[in-house]
Amino acid sequence: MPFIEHVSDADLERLALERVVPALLSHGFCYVDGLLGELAGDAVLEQVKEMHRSGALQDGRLAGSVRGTHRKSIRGDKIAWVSGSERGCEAISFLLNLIDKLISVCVSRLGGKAIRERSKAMVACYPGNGAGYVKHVDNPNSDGRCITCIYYLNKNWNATEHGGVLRIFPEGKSYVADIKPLFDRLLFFWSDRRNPHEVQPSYSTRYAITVWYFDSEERAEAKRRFRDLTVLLLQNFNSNSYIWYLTAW
Ligand SMILES: Cn1c(O)c(C(=O)NCC(=O)O)c(=O)c2ccccc21
Ligand SMILES: [Mn+2]
Repeated sequence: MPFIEHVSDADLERLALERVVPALLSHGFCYVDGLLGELAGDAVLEQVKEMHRSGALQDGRLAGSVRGTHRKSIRGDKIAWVSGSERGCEAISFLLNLIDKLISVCVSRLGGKAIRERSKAMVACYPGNGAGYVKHVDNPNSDGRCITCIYYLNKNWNATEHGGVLRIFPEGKSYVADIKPLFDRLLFFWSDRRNPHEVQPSYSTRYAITVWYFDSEERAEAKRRFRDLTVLLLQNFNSNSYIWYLTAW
């Protein structure tokens, strides 16, 4: 099904320069509504619903299961990682290409960051049983992730009734930002400690697609650190200190 190019490249350029870049630089987050339009947005939603129906979304973490409590642990978010080239992900691929274009326009104006690569897309579903996601920072320790980008897919979302609001606690600011996970809404925010955030308990099925854009230098450094740590552990594993290691626990 040929998608109607809802946004032209010129539209994207204007959107990036007039909306996204200034907001990221001043507030550290920004969202855009009506990115794809009804038709293409629906196509993405249908493909995500099909993934949910077919069981492609696997249970993420156990939500609310604190060790030792008898509180019934409720199933939390379900996720799947897609590159976009999978069968049945054509609309998701179209979305990812559009976001890539938008980010590439922004990058040249976001200071010296070399953002040339991104993660696969994480398709997430909160089942609507009250599960949410505790307050966290996506990239607290320089793993390379620079910009978090979330595309929401939820029609007729009523936050009063359904909850599921993303609350961002911008570092050092006296206010919080409550963002409803509305259909065809695209959100950007810095992935590091500037933007702790939580997903409040959701009482209706809540779909979102997240991609993380890497700062190539930070990513390369993180890979180097991880490789050094692996070498160190293997060295320890092979020498007789291995026995010490076992007895030390
Ligand atoms: C399912 N889910 C998440 O929803 C968020 C997150 O911050 N979501 C914000 C949102 O959906 O508005 C995450 O950051 C996250 C990180 C690792 C694994 C799963 C994760
Ligand atoms: Mn997060």
